[in-house]
Amino acid sequence: MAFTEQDLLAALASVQDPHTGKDFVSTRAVRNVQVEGGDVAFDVELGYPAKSLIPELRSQLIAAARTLPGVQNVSVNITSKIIAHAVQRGVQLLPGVKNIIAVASGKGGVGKSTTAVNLALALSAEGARVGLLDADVYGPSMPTMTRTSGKPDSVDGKLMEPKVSMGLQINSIGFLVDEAQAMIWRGPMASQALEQLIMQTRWDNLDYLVVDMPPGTGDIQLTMAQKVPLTGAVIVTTPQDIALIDAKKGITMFQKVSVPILGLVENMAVHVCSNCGHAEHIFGAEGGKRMAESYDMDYLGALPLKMSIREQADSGQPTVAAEPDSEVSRIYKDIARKVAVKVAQQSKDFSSKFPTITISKKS
Ligand SMILES: Nc1ncnc2c1ncn2[C@@H]1O[C@H](COP(=O)(O)OP(=O)(O)OP(=O)(O)O)[C@@H](O)[C@H]1O
Repeated sequence: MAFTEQDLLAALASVQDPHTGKDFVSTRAVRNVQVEGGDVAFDVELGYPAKSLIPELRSQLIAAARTLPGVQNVSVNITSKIIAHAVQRGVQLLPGVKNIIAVASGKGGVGKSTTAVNLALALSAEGARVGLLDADVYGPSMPTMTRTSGKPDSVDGKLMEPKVSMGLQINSIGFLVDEAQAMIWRGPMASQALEQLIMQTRWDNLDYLVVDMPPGTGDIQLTMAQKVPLTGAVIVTTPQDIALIDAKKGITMFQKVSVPILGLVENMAVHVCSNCGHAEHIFGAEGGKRMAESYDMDYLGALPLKMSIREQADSGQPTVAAEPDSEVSRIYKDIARKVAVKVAQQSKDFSSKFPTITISKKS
């Protein structure tokens, strides 16, 4: 044999993870290396879902292995393993859910729900098990955006079964009450209904639960940010100054309760005329990018103000499901991958590893 396992690892270390900028050897993603004569086999385990990335990654790793003289057959098995990450101190993880991602905005109407549903669909398209929780008491839009309706079923009379649409497990405050009723709820009632929605749904083995938060930074939002076990939050804003001011309040709220901000999405960043293709910054240019920089947070991407985004969401088939290979879907998928990578970089959840200590009185 002309090469050793060490030689192979050194060759593989030349391939970088495009999302983390690190190689797969130093991050211990390369495992189970087997060398037999000129044949090599190894596994690569990623911490985030990356179906669309696998073919390119595989060819890069094979090419890297083949730079070693004597290497003949190369077999690579690339998988993703998504683990649970830490949440706010003193808050328990939800059964059946590894990571909860809040999608929030400081102000209504900026496209938070549209972003949440497309983000969930994009994570699912990349191979993750994903749920979507519509906690927007003041305007639940997931029933429309996912074409779901009716009271949730319950098998045991206690927990609600999520509805399944486009591969997502979904529960919405809109399934439980009609919109007009929810609108007039006072804070404690809304908080109680939301708690029920969050705690009493039987999520089935989810890697990510995307939560469409109520817009704003009032008591209901603060209670949720404190009580729901959140791995992190994604802030959606438009580039208008007024939306940016509100987005800052949202960031401060999550920081106050020690929920990491995974990044900022700028929605309706630029209007592209469907007739002539002319691009116009209706709400100002690069406001979101500048804000992300000044707050030292990741800028996840920008979505254009585009008729098809609204039409597809309103017709119950959001863009990532309706046109998975379009430019807009590519942006959503890119954002989703950045979010998943950012989640993977958070500290692990160790709460399940520690034994529960019970103190009993000896009689
Ligand atoms: N990038 C976009 N281009 C065009 N229309 C969009 C875009 N993003 C969202 N919309 C549309 O704007 C409207 C508001 O979006 P959405 O409901 O997602 O906002 P929201 O922030 O969740 O609002 P609310 O705070 O009321 O829940 C919807 O009709 C949606 O289809």
